[in-house]
Amino acid sequence: MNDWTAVTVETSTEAVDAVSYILTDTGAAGIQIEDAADFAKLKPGRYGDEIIDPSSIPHRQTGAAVTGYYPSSVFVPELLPGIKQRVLKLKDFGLDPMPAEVKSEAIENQDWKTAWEKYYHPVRVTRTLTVVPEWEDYQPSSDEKLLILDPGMAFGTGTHPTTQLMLQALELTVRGGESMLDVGTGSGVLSIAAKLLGVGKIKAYDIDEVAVRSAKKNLALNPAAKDVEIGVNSLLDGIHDQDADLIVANILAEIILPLIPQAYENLKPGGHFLTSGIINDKFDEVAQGLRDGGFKIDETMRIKDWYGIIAHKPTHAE
Ligand SMILES: C[S@@+](CC[C@H](N)C(=O)[O-])C[C@H]1O[C@@H](n2cnc3c(N)ncnc32)[C@H](O)[C@@H]1O
Repeated sequence: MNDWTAVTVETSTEAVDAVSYILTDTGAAGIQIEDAADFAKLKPGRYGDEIIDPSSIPHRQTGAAVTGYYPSSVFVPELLPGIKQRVLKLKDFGLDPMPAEVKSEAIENQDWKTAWEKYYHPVRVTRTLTVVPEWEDYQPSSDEKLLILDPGMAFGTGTHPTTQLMLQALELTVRGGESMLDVGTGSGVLSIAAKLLGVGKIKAYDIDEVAVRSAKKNLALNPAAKDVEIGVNSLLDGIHDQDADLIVANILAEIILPLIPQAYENLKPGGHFLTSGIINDKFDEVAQGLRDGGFKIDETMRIKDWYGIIAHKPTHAE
């Protein structure tokens, strides 16, 4: 049996981020991007110690290919039609995803591991947080907090724009000691970051059992996050009166909308709701949904085509 399946989507430069998100959201543990536009930007000249003429490097001439790597625990053939459908649906968000061809290929674990270890290194994702792959022996500077992840098992490595928006929003919002709910925890990255920033009690949920298993492994790699409670749950269905100070959710806009009333119910007055996963065309709808749901928007943040929103439930005095 092969250990990993690679799913490659042929698409356009403008849809690269959104397609990466779809692959990550359906369980890809790692993403590789080949984009003609990256080569177009290169000019002949000195790169490090080498003089390079970009035209001499074999590369694609048009469009882009995004490849997601899925662990053997994910049954990829079942996912392919849904991936194709979601990629085509990007047209509704004003992105051109064509040719939108989706193909899959089994790969040997060895190739994957080697490629991944070459590509994935410690990354400083915010002012104070650095994501470090489990196998790296990394010495932090005095102001750096380390978030250890096994990306081979996890959904998202902390470097996707939507995760970065959430990490930045956490850094801006957390004062210390809060209680938090993490909806769609994936790799557990936001819960681990929140713990490193000083959040108190955390309950994390994901609809996907594989994600929950991955998050448990990652939580165990981070001593600060050992007491995070985690379980399978869709959104905050069946969860009432949590009196949380903070709710975080990096899920696509369509899924954030039904979460809004649940988040409002489970937050204390004055508590914050941090969301991301919002592609630019969906921003107005989510922002309006938050205001209609009783929230006040404190800040909106953007990286590339993605938005993050910091909102709060007003206090009685507001
Ligand atoms: C893009 S990942 C975000 C992971 C991580 N929180 C981050 O910020 O990098 C979205 C996660 O939401 C989960 N998810 C999707 N729909 C959900 C739902 N209805 N309820 C709970 N989790 C859901 C997916 O399984 C996936 O792990």
